[in-house]
Amino acid sequence: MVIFIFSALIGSLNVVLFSAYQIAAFNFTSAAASVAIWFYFQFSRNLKAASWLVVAAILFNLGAFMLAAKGAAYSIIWLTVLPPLAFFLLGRLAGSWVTAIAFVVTLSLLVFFQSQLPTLKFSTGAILNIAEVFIILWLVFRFYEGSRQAAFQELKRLSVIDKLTGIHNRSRLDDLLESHIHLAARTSLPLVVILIDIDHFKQVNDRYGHLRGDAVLQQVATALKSRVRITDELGRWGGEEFLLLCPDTSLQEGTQLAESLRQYIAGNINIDGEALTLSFGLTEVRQQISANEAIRQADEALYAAKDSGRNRVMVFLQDSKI
Ligand SMILES: Nc1nc2c(ncn2[C@@H]2O[C@H](COP(=O)(O)OP(=O)(O)OP(=O)(O)O)[C@@H](O)[C@H]2O)c(=O)[nH]1
Repeated sequence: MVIFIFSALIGSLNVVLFSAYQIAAFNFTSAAASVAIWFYFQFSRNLKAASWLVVAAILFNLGAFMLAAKGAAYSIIWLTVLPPLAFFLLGRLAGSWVTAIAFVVTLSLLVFFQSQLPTLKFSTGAILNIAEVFIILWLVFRFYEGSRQAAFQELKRLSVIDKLTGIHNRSRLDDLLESHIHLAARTSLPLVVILIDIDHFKQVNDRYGHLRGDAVLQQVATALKSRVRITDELGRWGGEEFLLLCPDTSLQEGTQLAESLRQYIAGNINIDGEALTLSFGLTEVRQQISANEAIRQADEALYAAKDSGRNRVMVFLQDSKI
């Protein structure tokens, strides 16, 4: 849409101010093409193809303009709009190639027409300067697009990861829980949802300080993560609570896993000789229920585990109370 408005405006200016009908025709063609590409994108949602079409339309417009301007010195300046657009729309690799090819073709034409067109104002020195500017533009935008993409990837990673422990964060767990419940209901493969809570964690913080508490959280997350399947999803649900999703797992298998995790932590992590223990609340999902309901069930089981002395695994039973 921006290209449509811009091209239509430039076309109108070319008609009104300069009576440059040929150049205006290229501008209006470009405006029409950008509307067609916009409709194509709305219909197909194919961003990659639409991006290539936009770059092709820009290249056509630039090429046509430079030819129509018959070698006027100012026309070459328009080529400098290409690198930011090509890198932004096509990414670092394809943007690099398109920019490099467009510059090489333009420079070759300039050298070729130098002797052919009497109106051409470029000397060999001017062409060399233009080549240098092109190379700098190419390098700068390549670097800029690289760092922009790296920063975007890092932001994307941070938006789904718990910064302290490096496992999934709450927001990612919300999405995973929804999709795994849906999958379990659709495939009839049971999903086991496990809430895990560190026992008496407040005492760790109170006795040894928050930094030590943080280190314990990291230790527990690493230990749990290393002992579950790659297809299981572990995340920090909040504070000292973790959520473990085990797809394609029966209640019996889930209970065995939770029991082995409980024993491992109690036997391997201690704070100044005192064993750290965890409480587990499990529920099995076999049909479509809400994520809130799955958590409510696991939480009820966890509460029962805490209530009956901690350091144990409790299961939510659908029909009878635990
Ligand atoms: N160090 C640290 N502590 C946290 C973090 N998040 C929550 N906590 C602490 O976790 C503790 C949770 O305390 P409680 O909810 O009373 O639970 P608890 O002491 O483990 O008791 P039970 O769960 O009943 O066994 C609080 O002291 C919080 O400050 C964190 O990111 N880092």
